[in-house]
Amino acid sequence: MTTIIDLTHDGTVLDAMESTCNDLHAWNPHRDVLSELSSIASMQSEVLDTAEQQQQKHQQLRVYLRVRPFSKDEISSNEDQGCVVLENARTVMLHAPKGSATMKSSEKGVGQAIHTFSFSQIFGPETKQADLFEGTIKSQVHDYLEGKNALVFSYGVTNAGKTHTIQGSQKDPGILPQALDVIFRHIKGRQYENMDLKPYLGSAAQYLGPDQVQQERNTKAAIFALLKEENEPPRVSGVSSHTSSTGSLSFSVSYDNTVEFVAAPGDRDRSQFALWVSFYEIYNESVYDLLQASPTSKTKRRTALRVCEDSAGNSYVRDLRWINVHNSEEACKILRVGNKNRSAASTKMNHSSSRSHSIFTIKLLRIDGTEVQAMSELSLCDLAGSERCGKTKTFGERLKEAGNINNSLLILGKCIAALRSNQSDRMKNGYIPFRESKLTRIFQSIFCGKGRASMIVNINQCASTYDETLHVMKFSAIAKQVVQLIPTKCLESLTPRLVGRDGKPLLKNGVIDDQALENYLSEEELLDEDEADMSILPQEDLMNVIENLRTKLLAERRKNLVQEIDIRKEMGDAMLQQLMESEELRNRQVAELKESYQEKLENTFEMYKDALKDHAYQRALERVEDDYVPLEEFIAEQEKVEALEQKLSEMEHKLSGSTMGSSMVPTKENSSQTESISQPPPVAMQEGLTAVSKDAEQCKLLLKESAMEKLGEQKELIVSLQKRIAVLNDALHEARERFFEKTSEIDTLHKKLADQAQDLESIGKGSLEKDKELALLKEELAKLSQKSPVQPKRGFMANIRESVTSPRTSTIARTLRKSVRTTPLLKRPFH
Ligand SMILES: Nc1ncnc2c1ncn2[C@@H]1O[C@H](COP(=O)(O)OP(=O)(O)OP(=O)(O)O)[C@@H](O)[C@H]1O
Repeated sequence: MTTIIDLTHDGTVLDAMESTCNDLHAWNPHRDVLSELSSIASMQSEVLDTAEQQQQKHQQLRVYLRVRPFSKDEISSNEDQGCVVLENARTVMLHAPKGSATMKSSEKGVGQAIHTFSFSQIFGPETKQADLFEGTIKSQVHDYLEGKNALVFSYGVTNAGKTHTIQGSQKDPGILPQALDVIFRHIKGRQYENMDLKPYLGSAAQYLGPDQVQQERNTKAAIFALLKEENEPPRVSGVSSHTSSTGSLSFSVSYDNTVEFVAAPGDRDRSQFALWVSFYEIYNESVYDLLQASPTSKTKRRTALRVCEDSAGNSYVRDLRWINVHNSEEACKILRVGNKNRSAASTKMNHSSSRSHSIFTIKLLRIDGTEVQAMSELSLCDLAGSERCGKTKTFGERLKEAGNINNSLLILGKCIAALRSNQSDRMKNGYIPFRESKLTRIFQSIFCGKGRASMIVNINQCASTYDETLHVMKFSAIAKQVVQLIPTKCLESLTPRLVGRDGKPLLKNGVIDDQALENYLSEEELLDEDEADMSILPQEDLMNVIENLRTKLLAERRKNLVQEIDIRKEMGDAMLQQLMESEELRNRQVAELKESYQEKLENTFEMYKDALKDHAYQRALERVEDDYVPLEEFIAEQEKVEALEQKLSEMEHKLSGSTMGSSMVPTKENSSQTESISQPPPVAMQEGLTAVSKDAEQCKLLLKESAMEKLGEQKELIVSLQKRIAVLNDALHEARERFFEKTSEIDTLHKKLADQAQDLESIGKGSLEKDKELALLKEELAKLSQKSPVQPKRGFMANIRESVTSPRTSTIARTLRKSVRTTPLLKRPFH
């Protein structure tokens, strides 16, 4: 089956989005995005034909595709299975290879085996770096030189060629060195050398004093010194050849196709340009300056930087290093230092550098005389590999890391989808989650029209990574639908505000507008100790500021007190409730425990009793079996014994008759007996008698033996039963001991419970005291409010001092203290 996703027509984008939704479903646990994406998928966009809409089409987020060539290893491992087929310069077909998840699902009738995507332009495997630059960001660089902001993302799975696209190699420099080359060619001979005008906050610039300029020079020298140990690459000379370097490589940019960007006539001819660069990475949702060497100690962590916003809503990375560069070689040195620090940090943290987003930013200041007329920003963002955590079987830290990567890419996707959705439905003004990830927060203003963004999607053609590649393509399909509404601002309209050497706005004619100052700095910065040094203000203004701050402070304190009372009350109630609940629970647990142990003990007794009974019964049965003789046998044996006994008595009788001798005259009664005895001769009789008595003896012996045997068995049985009873006694003893142990545990728990109840009581008392204290404070506050706001100046200063020395000193108080402390600095002249 084939799906054709022609993203150049709104109507046909729906399938692509739908399947992307399905993929995202499997991709990330944040399922809520699905509904969002599904709603986009179900959206029936109308074809826009008006002139305005026509214009918007030209400003769609440009999404380019770059297909990486196979490496030798990939060819030898049969990765080339014709998965990526370039139809034309804008359309590509993906064929699912055998064994891929996509193919398996299509065989089951879910999804398709072939997908077609279209892009702003597709660059095949044979594309040269120069052609890529020409076809992608050259126009953005042009706009950048005209004062517009530009952002370029390089997106794709690991090893798809993202870094190659941005940085490139020595022989094949990427779009960044090429852009630098174009920029420096443009400003050649018009560079502002003083280094005393520097980007500040989001979109402002600041004057630097001589000491600060020296500091800048030192920082730059220190950064370059990091590369001293490495061999400097040989320079390539030539008219249109510029040498620069990244990583351990050097770039040799020979960009013949470069169109010279001619400066506009008039004023602009007199303009000078200063170029400042920064290089940072976002790893695990933390921002790190790559120009700040990571600590060598294994235990020390890198300092994460904060993302802030100025009052104009421009995001910026606070305390990020900006380095003034004078040629592309210097800029590339900065890139090398950043790459070096990045790989050092990733080695130390045991993660691959491809797991972070790296951002190289170039700020261009157009300066007339000593005034900054315009400032524009070009950022090149090498995104982390977009593979999903399911595939890479990640655990623990890696899972968190993968989650963060996926999350920031997901948020990027969500923002893009939301932008697209808002644009399709003019009435809709849906929430765009820029603030949900550092990446989107930093570039929010670009997406909101303060510049142009483009995305270079990198893919490889490997069969083994087909499913990931398909996912990347679907993501890009959504990105391509975003229309950027870029106001056609001229350079002048983007004029940044000028600020003083301490970063505070400087107004012309020596007048300082403290209102502007307050408006300019966001509240966060105003309350920050380091940022809010107001010593540069005149004394009167300073007093006004102090008075304002004092009023704010009082209001703030009042608010805080009320909040504190509420919170304390809430907390007290909650704690009480919790303690009561826990007490109840513990009582229940103790009772249950007691019950269960008693039951167990009883069960054990019963078990032993049963076992004893069983055993006795078994033994009895065994005995019955052993002693059993069939009745007939028994009767027969008895008869035999009786016969033998009779025979024996007869024999004995005969024997006694014969021993009386022949002298005895037989009587008449004896005569018959004598006759019968006289039949066998007396010797034979003697022998028979002996045999019978022997038999009798044997019988007796046998009987005795069997009796002895049975006696022995009985004794053994008694011994074994005694042993068993001993074992059972031991078990019983053990069970009793356990029972006692558990009972003592229960007692301890009871005691603990009692202690906690006491604690609860004391907390209650403490809470009552605090309430009283608060009531007193409230009274004081009421008195204080009656006295405020206007006080004689001496008293007022005393008040300030008092509030500053108050134990409840807040950030504002600290700021005030600092301001008061630094007031003598006012005497210093401004520069
Ligand atoms: N267009 C290309 N032509 C030739 N080789 C390329 C091309 N694109 C990438 N490569 C090579 O492929 C390999 C991977 O490229 P690269 O490091 O740029 O990928 P990546 O997507 O940045 O990976 P990671 O996410 O790990 O940073 C490198 O050896 C690079 O030289």
